[in-house]
Amino acid sequence: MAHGHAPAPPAPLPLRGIRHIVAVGSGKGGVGKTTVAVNLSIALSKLGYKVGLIDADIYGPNVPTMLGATRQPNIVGENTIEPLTAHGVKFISIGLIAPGDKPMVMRGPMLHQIIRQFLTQVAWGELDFLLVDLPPGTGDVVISLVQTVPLTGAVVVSTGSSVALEDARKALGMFAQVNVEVMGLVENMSQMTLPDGTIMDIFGAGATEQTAKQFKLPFLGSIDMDPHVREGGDRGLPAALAGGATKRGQEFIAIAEKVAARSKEIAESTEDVLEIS
Ligand SMILES: Nc1ncnc2c1ncn2[C@@H]1O[C@H](COP(=O)(O)OP(=O)(O)OP(=O)(O)O)[C@@H](O)[C@H]1O
Repeated sequence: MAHGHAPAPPAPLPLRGIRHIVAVGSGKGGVGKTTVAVNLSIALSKLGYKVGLIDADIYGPNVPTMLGATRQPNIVGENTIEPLTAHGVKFISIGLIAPGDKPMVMRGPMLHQIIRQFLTQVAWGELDFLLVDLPPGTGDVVISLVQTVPLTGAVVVSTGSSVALEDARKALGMFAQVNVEVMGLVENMSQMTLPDGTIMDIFGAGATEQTAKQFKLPFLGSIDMDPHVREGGDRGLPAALAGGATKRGQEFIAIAEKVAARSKEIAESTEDVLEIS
């Protein structure tokens, strides 16, 4: 690309009123990336931040179901989309634009347009955090994202299993390639506490933290496997709504605090660089 002669695309521009844009990615599908993105949004909002969430998971746009709001968004003015709001979080989803059971079949340019539109033509208002739930894997959506706006960083979700971590490492490589700082790794479905108190280790708890260490990246925390998390997602009442009152709520709040702290650090260090240069 460095040697290409094609005109350079327009430089990414910050969105007015939005402080931090944070991507949530995973590598492997089904590790609970959307669950983490949704609950992290709610936890950040519980901490007092203004939060928005873009569901850019073309393969499984589950955010509306998990937040319990599935109506089509209104269009205001010429061509501005009004985000939906659920549990204090503003959101927009590719699933609201193309509802139903049909899969999204799209070419890159159309996808790029949708991502741009979600960023620039949604009436987000003032936000401290705009989270973006990426599709699993490495690809087009991230490129569209970084070409449109500067990101504060990315959160990578994995389980402790070797296969999930193998794919998570690819996601780390992808973020490095597009110059997005990985704020840290989250382990989801870490352990499971059975009703009799026995702890079951299903996916290899702790391995995500090890991977974070290997890559000299922060480990942001883990969320245990818990049927309440799945039920909450299915019912549109995410587990994080319980806040500090439950173990899962506490785990999500702890991760949200770390994400907020890292975002602040990263933003401050970039400002320093801008001042020096
Ligand atoms: N900690 C957890 N405990 C129990 N169930 C969970 C947990 N995290 C996620 N799940 C459940 O696992 C399933 C997959 O989660 P989710 O849809 O968030 O994964 P994903 O990584 O976003 O998937 P994809 O990106 O492939 O669509 C869902 O049914 C969700 O409710």
